[in-house]
Amino acid sequence: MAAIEFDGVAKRFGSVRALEDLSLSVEAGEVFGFLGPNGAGKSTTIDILLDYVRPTAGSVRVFGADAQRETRAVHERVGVLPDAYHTYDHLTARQHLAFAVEARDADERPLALLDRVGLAYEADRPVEGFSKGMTQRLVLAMALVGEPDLLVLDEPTTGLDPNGAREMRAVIRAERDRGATVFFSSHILEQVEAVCDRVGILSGGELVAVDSIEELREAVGAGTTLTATVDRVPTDLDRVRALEGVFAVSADGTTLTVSCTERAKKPALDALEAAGASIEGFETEETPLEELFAAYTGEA
Ligand SMILES: Nc1ncnc2c1ncn2[C@@H]1O[C@H](COP(=O)(O)OP(=O)(O)OP(=O)(O)O)[C@@H](O)[C@H]1O
Repeated sequence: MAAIEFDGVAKRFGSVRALEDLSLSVEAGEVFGFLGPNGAGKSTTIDILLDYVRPTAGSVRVFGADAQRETRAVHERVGVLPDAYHTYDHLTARQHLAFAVEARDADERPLALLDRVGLAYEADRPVEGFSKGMTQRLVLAMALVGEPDLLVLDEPTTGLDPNGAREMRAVIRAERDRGATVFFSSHILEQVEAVCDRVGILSGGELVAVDSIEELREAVGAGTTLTATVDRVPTDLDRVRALEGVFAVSADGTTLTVSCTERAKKPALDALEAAGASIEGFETEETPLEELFAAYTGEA
């Protein structure tokens, strides 16, 4: 069953078209990254999914339940790290978790949850003086309470230091491993690539692509630079150049550089060997994610 199904969802705020005809299915057990530049409509999509905002058109189902008409049933299965959150200054991190555990009728230990987000050492401090990143960790821990079937995380790594971002990725993987679906928005491409099975790219309120990052690279012909060290450069490189997905081949000493699609990498290496070269080593360099993103969103 699909964990989330958006069907023809549109949202207007006055004259602003925040979302246009969004149809998208996120499978149960999938880690799905929702990418897009500022103002693309990511938070609006999440707000509609959680019924914080009503769509102008279309509907959303979460594990088959209608997000607008069966909001309570949806919320019972979802853990949320929202765009904006509120914490209680005078309560400690542990007390926040204890409340969340009670509200969800769960039985986790607050300290164990704080440990998962690297905040156990601050468990008994009032959250008043927490930094943005610490608060973000706390709210994530609260989202994990009760082992929700779906985690919805709005920009989860914004405001986190590199350790925090790494821990966030570990939490996302662990949640996936226990069978949860994770839907998260981000404009930090590396974060998305590191953990996502598929991504959706939103631009100006429209979904412009949905696929794995690997397939998205293929689709725009954004490829790979393959650098191979050979014992001798074959006299006939045309058979490599003629391969589908190979754009250019050049030689410098015993180093060969091949620009190609991801998929053409192996055939290119095979063709080099077939042409008589013995490959002593090779490296590949992917097209930077920024370029890939720009290809889909038209952003420089
Ligand atoms: N309450 C609102 N009233 C008016 N316009 C809004 C409202 N909420 C969002 N918008 C507009 O809808 C569009 C999409 O905004 P949204 O916050 O969904 O984008 P986003 O992709 O989450 O952006 P960011 O990465 O900057 O958070 C923007 O043009 C925004 O100005």
